[in-house]
Amino acid sequence: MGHGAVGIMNFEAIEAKRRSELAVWLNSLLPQLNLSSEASEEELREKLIDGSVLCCILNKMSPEKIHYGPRSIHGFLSAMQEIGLPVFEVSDLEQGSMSLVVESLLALKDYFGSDTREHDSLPRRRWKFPEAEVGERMDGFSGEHASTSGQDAMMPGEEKKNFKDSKFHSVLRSPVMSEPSTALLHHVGHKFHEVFQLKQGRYSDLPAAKLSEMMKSTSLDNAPTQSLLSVVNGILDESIDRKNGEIPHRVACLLRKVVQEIERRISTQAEHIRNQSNIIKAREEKYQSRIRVLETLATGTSEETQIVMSQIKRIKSEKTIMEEKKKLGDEDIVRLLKEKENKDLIITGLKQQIETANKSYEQQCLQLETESKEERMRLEDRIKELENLLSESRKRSEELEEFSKSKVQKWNEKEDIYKNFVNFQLESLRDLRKASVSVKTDVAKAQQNWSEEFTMLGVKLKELADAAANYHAVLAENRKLFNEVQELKGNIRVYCRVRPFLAGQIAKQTTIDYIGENGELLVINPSKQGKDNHRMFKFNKVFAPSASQEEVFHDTQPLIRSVLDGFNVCIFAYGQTGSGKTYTMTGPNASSKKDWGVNYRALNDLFDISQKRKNSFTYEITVQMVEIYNEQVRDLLKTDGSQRRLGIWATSQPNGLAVPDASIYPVQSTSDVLDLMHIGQMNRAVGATALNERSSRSHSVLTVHVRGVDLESGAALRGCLNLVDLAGSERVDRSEATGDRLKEAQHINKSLSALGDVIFALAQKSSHVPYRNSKLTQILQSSLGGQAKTLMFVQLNPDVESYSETVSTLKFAERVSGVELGAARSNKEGKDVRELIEQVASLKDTIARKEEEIERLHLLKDLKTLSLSANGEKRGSNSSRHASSSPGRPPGSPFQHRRRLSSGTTTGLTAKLASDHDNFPTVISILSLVLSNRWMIQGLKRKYCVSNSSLKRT
Ligand SMILES: Nc1ncnc2c1ncn2[C@@H]1O[C@H](COP(=O)(O)OP(=O)(O)OP(=O)(O)O)[C@@H](O)[C@H]1O
Repeated sequence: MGHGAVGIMNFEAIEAKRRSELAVWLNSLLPQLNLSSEASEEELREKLIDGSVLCCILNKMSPEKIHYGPRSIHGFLSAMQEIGLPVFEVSDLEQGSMSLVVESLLALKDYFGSDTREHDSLPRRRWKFPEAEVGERMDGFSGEHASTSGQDAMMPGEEKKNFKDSKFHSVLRSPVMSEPSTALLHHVGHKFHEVFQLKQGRYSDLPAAKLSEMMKSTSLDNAPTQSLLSVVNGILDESIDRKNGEIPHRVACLLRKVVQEIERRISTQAEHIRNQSNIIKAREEKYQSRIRVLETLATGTSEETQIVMSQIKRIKSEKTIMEEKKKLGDEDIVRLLKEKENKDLIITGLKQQIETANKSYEQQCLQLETESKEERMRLEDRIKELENLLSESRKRSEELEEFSKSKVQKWNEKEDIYKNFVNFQLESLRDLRKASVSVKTDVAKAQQNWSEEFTMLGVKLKELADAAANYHAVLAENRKLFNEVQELKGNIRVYCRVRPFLAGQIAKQTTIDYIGENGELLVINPSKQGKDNHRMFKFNKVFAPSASQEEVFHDTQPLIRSVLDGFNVCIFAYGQTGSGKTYTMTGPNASSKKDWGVNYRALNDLFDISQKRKNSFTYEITVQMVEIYNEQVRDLLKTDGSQRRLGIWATSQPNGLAVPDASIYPVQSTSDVLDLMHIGQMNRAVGATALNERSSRSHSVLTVHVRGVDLESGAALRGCLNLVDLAGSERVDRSEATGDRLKEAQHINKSLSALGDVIFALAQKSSHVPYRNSKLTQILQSSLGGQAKTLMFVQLNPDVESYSETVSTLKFAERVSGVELGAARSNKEGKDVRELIEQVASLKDTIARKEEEIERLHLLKDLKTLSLSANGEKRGSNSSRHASSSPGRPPGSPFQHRRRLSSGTTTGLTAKLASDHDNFPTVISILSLVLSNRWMIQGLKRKYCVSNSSLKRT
């Protein structure tokens, strides 16, 4: 705790003590007040604020002041001022510090002495006079200060004199001056003596009763000491004057009494002086403590300074009082004052010290105030800074707290995760250890088993390697078996399809009486009665009118796969005009997949299968499309619109390119095929006939060439698929054609007859197959030979009116279905073989061209003969060669026998070649005749020798 704080505490304690002292005094004066000895300033203020208590006190102490009014604070203050006691301001009592009020009242208390009872009586005894005496003796004294209630007896002369002196009036009020001074006493004593002499004469002369009365009365008590001494001296003088020197007893008693009174007074004075001395000592101590307090407060606050200033004020007033008291002391008091002079000096010194301390204190206060202001400002700034820092640090701490909380939470979470992870890892490690032990055991066991199995596996692997080596052989075997199955079914297969009645033909009668599941077909002629009106046929399959395009193709599909295996396949539709050939082969609407005919579906299938086999084979698929119209071959895929007549190979070509000049397009998808076939359809010649207004009068041949390469062996397979939509097979007379239409019909019939001739030549295993009798058979040569697979769709019109055509068609089909072509062969090509085949093909091409020339020459020759000769013999010979018909066949029937070119001479090499290429000897002989270029013939022979030997090797 600092000096200032200690000082304040001390000061407050002193103030409280002083208030307590005042309260005790006030209670003793006015018990009805009932003030607490620990009364606070406010309680004290409450009691004193109306002024009545103050006036009561004053009245109690000095009853003559009653006229100031019981409630007048100003009156009280005026009285105090008049007395010379320290006063306070009214505002102090109302709301200011009560310390000044306390000081003032305590000064009043001190003024009247510490013992209230003593002072209560003393002044009364001293100040109050009988009213008559007062009135008598207070002539000329201001009535305002006159006492009206004094009762005690005093020396009238003395009192009057005293009361006439205002200063004396004040002195009388001092408790210190309760006894008169020496001079005063002498004066008073003298008067007393006079009084005694005047009133009572000589003491000795006084009667005993009078003396006794004097002795008994209290007049001595009130007589001044000087008077008493004068009385004593008078008695003594009187006794000296007497001759006997005897002092009468009663005088002696009076003397004794006076002496006793004087002694009493002296002892009382001494006692009083001692008391005063004690009081002064106490006050000195009080001042000392106040000085210490002030010293302590020198470093205190302005408030403390204010309090100290009030203390100083009080001390000053007390000092003034003390100084006044000093002036008014009697001899003892003078002596006492002398003794106290030193004290005064000390007090003066103290005062000076206090003033000095006060000044230094004020300076210090000022300095301290300035410093405190600066310090306050600095501290305020600092406080602001600190507050800012505090708020910032609070924010930061909050943030940090938040951050640390989240961090802690995260770390806790992580810790948990790591703990779990570590536990899991440890657990896993334990498991792994266990597992590793068991695994080691297992591994040992497995090693043993493995070595055993390894041995076994080696054996099995060997078996597997052997099996793998045979895999391709097995695949080839599979294909072979598949094709053998096809062969067992017959190499020329005939499917019969009956067209439904068209819209508007519902009411017509049908010739189809029965269709069996195993290919039986019963046709009847409703217009005929009897045994011959019906006929039963049997084919590989008969499709009823209700059969869908998909069903029809389903049974065709196996042949398509054969093409990818390197077989030549020919599918053609045969039937009268309007019987549904185009419908079956192409379909009514290419845009609708459901309506697709065999052509689209076959090609689509080819792509599908080739795609499935892409890991073992790569396929190249190319397409040609030609038509044969009036025995002229036209390219249907020409996009320039030109209808150039194309040449064809004279003999069957192993590569399937029967028409080398025709456009050939590679196709990779069904859409390519659709586009090409659309072009073909547009280019196809279409003519109107009585039977079918959109009847096609030409054969259309769509040739699909497939070349596949085995990715493993590099071996190539070459297959050819001919899809033929033949022209109508009806008789010329029924089509009612004339002119160009007749000519078209004749060409159609001729080509169909040639087709029949080829098929039946093949059926009879004839050494010569007349392929060259028509363009159609020439083109289809590679697909109609013994190495190919052939499928014929026999299309029937169920209309009764077409009965005879139907029967004719069915008969043709029946004979075709009976043909056995022998085993089909795949066109496998080795590298050397391929080259040789190409050479052979080239040679064959050359030969074919020569053959064409020869034939043209023959024709020219025939025409010349016909035109020049009127000889029927020769014409008959010609006609028998060209138009001889088989017995029972209708004119234009495909079963007409055609002229067969003579085989000519066969020699060693040519005879051998002839077994494979039947036309070769003829070619050789014709070439020998037409071309006399021997070297050419020899060259050809040489080439064929080489080719033949190579083929044999293969
Ligand atoms: N199976 C069938 N279902 C429904 N309609 C068919 C069927 N077969 C043929 N037709 C219809 O019969 C008509 C003649 O068919 P298509 O043109 O195919 O005969 P065609 O034999 O090709 O004639 P042409 O010899 O004149 O070319 C066509 O309108 C065709 O749509």
